[in-house]
Amino acid sequence: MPRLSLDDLYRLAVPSDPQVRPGSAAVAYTLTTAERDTDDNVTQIWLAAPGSEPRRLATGTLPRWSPDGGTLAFVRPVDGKPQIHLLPMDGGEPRVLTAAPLGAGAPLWSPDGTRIAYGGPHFAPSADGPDPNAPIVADRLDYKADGPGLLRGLTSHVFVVDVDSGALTQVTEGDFHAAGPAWSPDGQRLAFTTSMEPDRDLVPGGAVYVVDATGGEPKRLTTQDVVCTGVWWLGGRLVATAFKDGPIGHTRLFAVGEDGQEEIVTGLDRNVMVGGPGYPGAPPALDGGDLVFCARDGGATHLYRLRGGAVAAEKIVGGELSVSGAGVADGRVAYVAASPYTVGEVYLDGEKLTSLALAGVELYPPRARVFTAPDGTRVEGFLTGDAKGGPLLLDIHGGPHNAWAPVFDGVHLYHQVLAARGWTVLTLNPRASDGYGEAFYTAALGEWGVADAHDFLSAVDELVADGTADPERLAVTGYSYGGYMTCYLTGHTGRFKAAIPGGLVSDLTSMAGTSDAGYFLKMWECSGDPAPQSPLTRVGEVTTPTLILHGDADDRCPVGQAEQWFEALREREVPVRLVRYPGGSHLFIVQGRPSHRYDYNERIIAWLEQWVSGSPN
Ligand SMILES: CSCC[C@H](NC=O)C(=O)N[C@@H](CC(C)C)C(=O)N[C@@H](Cc1ccccc1)C(=O)O
Repeated sequence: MPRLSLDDLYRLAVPSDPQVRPGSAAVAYTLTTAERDTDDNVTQIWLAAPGSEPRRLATGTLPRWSPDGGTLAFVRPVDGKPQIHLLPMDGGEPRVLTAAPLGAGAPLWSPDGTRIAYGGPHFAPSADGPDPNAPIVADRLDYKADGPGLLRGLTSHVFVVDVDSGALTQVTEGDFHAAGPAWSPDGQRLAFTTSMEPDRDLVPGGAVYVVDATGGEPKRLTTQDVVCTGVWWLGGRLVATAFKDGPIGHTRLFAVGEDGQEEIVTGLDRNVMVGGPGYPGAPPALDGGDLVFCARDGGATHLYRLRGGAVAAEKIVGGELSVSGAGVADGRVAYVAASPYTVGEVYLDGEKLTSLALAGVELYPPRARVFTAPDGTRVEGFLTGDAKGGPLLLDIHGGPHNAWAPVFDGVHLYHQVLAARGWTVLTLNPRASDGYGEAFYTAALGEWGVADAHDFLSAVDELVADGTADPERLAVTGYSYGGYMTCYLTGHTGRFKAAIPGGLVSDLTSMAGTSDAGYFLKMWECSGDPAPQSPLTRVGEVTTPTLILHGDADDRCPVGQAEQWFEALREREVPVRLVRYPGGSHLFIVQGRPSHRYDYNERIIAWLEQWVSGSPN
């Protein structure tokens, strides 16, 4: 059976956001595909059920069932702005419910099904506003965000719309971002998370607030010693995700009451995952009296159940699956999970409802391998490919608190193409990776590179020593923190014949002042002396031919980080090339133009063929 080719990027269908239809065994979910002719990513909503073929319902995202299952709300652009639509399941076309000037976010039905709440962008009266020529004023560091770019005073607030009349109520207002609303069981109040502190850009302080669904003064419920990131009303209980004692370390679950919060004991030393691009997971949910939530274990995201009154959660979806979405209703649990053979399938109570694996393509499944760092630390990794003694590509994940899972992710297609050409790809989870406990997760704080470099080099040494890898044909790549580490490593060793840093960081000092997360990184993640942690400090030692790939509109790792590295290598006549992707945010390799994602993969392969395999590209 043929191996994967980069053109398979246009055959991939990535499922997400499974939603169980109340009163039935059907599941609504989204499928995202890359369209070659429009060079765009298209998301459609499908419906699957046991014993029937999945069928497409509509083009759109964020499907949400009404409490009686009779109507499906979803989001689709109208004149370029995302608006909430309502699709009656007994027939007929969807109708547009909102006309939000800047668009509407995920729909949230009230318990009685008469209203829908959503979070949406909103310009406060005092904001710079949408005039592109107005001066842009900043008094705090949260003036831009990767993706949206310069915010110009844009905030996010909670709105409620009446399903029948369309009457709109703005529930929150002010110079703060109200995110992720949750209805109270009686439909009278909404909970949300925000920080209203004047210096919230300097002191991360997300808190849970509640407010009447008709508006008014929000009331804070959580105390300063937790930093809340999300809240859900599950039965009669408010459940929040939060960091304890500061914005670092694992995300935990808390029960929130009128007088504060109490951590929910799960018996796990694992990071709760609510889901996001590149960080698979799902919001916590209630199944009867049980809490169902995602946590990362060994690089993969698994699904857990904490039974009412229990102090230890049990894993209900694990093994070779990595969960990237889940939904619960009427005692049924739907989830989307990737495996070594598919970017994702939709399941209901363990039964696979879809068949989305690439037909006619044989994938190389990642093989787990445990390495031992010089200080004795156990470091898990995965090998893709079945060659022995051939070229080796070390691929470094981002974060640094991300992690590789042993699954086919549909982003790093070059792994499969290289494996078919006799390469071995090593995807390693060094210290600071997620899924191995909080001590491991925080083991590189303030010591980026210094703490974790030898995890990588010792693993490569082991593969050379056992004959898996040819020491004369070693290469390294990585994106974001992985791009940072790629640069760092080539400043400390000449063993790699090629380096391909993507979305990189070269200088922690300039990064602190120019990244949308610069202050956070400087104060909490790479808080030590920037010099030994910055790749630029040792750029004079670099001899490795380097291909730099960077989104031109990246506000997380600004393109200036790539320009500094490019100039420093070019000045020293190290073979170097800089490729910038117009309009590319930090996430362009996941969510960007299909042609850019294809090009990213293609250039990596070509650079490796040119500088490692010796064959001209
Ligand atoms: C409040 S931002 C905290 C930093 C955040 N780290 C999480 O561990 C982050 O953005 N890290 C960057 C690198 C850092 C700026 C040096 C990063 O590596 N981010 C992502 C990038 C990404 C995400 C999803 C899909 C593709 C790439 C990563 O984990 O790879």
